[in-house]
Amino acid sequence: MSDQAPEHPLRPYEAVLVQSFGGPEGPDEVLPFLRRVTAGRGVPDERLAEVGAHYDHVAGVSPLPALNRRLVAELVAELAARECPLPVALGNRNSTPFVPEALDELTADGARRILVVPTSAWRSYSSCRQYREGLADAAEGREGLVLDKVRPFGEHPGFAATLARDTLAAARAAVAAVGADHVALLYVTHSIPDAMDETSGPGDGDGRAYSGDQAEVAAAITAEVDTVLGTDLPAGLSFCSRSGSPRAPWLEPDVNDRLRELAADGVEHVVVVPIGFISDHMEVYYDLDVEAAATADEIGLAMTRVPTPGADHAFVAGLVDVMLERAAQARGEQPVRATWRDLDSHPAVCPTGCCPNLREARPALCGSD
Ligand SMILES: CC1=C(CCC(=O)O)c2cc3nc(cc4[nH]c(cc5[nH]c(cc1n2)c(C)c5CCC(=O)O)c(CCC(=O)O)c4C)C(CCC(=O)O)=C3C
Ligand SMILES: [Fe+2]
Repeated sequence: MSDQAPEHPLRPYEAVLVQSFGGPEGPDEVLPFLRRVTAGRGVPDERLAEVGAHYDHVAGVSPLPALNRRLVAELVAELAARECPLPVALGNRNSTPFVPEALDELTADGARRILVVPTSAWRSYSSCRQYREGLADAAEGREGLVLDKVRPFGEHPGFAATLARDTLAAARAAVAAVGADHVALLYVTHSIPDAMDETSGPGDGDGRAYSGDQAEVAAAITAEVDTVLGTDLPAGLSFCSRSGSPRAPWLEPDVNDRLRELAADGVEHVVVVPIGFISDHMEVYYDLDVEAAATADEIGLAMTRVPTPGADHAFVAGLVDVMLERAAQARGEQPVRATWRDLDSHPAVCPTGCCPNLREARPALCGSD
């Protein structure tokens, strides 16, 4: 058992695992990383070469691992400030430290009940269940270990209000520069296969939880911006980082195509809001700051890219709030599930069969199945 004060507000948890995607930290790690990410997923070789070249722009060093270390440091500080000084470790899906390494570290210190915080806010196989499968793999053979995760947190004020605040600031500046008639908001998230979006969310729902949740939060942010600025800005969701076989349908429109259409419609300044991501990792840096920015430049469109929540204090404090909510649930209490602007919230324990793995059924933790 840990020697933490037993009454700390995150009890019964004894440690925290931040679970992320991972990224290469040097040129030699790029190919092994890409092979791990795409193992058995039918991503064509040309796409791998193309994505490998993106990492050349950053000398083979993804920004993500450093951003995650920063997030962990800020979480540790915020937990200390809330009088729950638990150990926090980072465990990745595709690069070291892998999830089993993180669990080794936390359990060596005596932790048995560990709260997992994924670095993804949304519901889908890629952004939720695949992480839960990673937990099942890593927990195998570890007697007495309990892993619970926080709920999807895209609707929580820590994420949504932080993004709304920064979107409002960018929109205000754009409207001041070119006038409200020439500004648009363009939300961007990671494209996923259409079939993965259709099956995201609880099996008994309508699916499309991935694109649907993000479209709802985007609409709430747009409503906030319009109310505060007295505008009626055109706004919509677009997608980046399409991968997979060119024959399989993925979510559209592509962000670059939307930029072209908006320019043709007379828009002069686009505020690009990376709603799909919590930090400025490669998909944000390359697909938006390099590629989309080049498209905007080419067609004479001004573009502001809103920051991701990253390690912003409001976001980190919000994460701690969802962790405290999960701990209260684990103690059998019924805490309020705070959301921004009365958006829906989604359960921390995933419903049976939600966001299925469409290739093979595999065990996953943190669900009722
Ligand atoms: C929904 C989603 C998120 C957001 C949720 C989350 O954060 O988890 C996300 C995040 C990320 N995706 C990342 C990188 C990559 N994703 C790939 C491929 C794929 N992503 C997919 C989906 C997602 N991906 C899918 C359906 C594929 C097809 C293959 C498969 O079904 O798995 C590939 C392979 C090459 C390519 O085809 O692009 C790479 C290199 C990085 C690291 C960036 C860095 O280094 O900073 C991050 C944070
Ligand atoms: Fe990805």
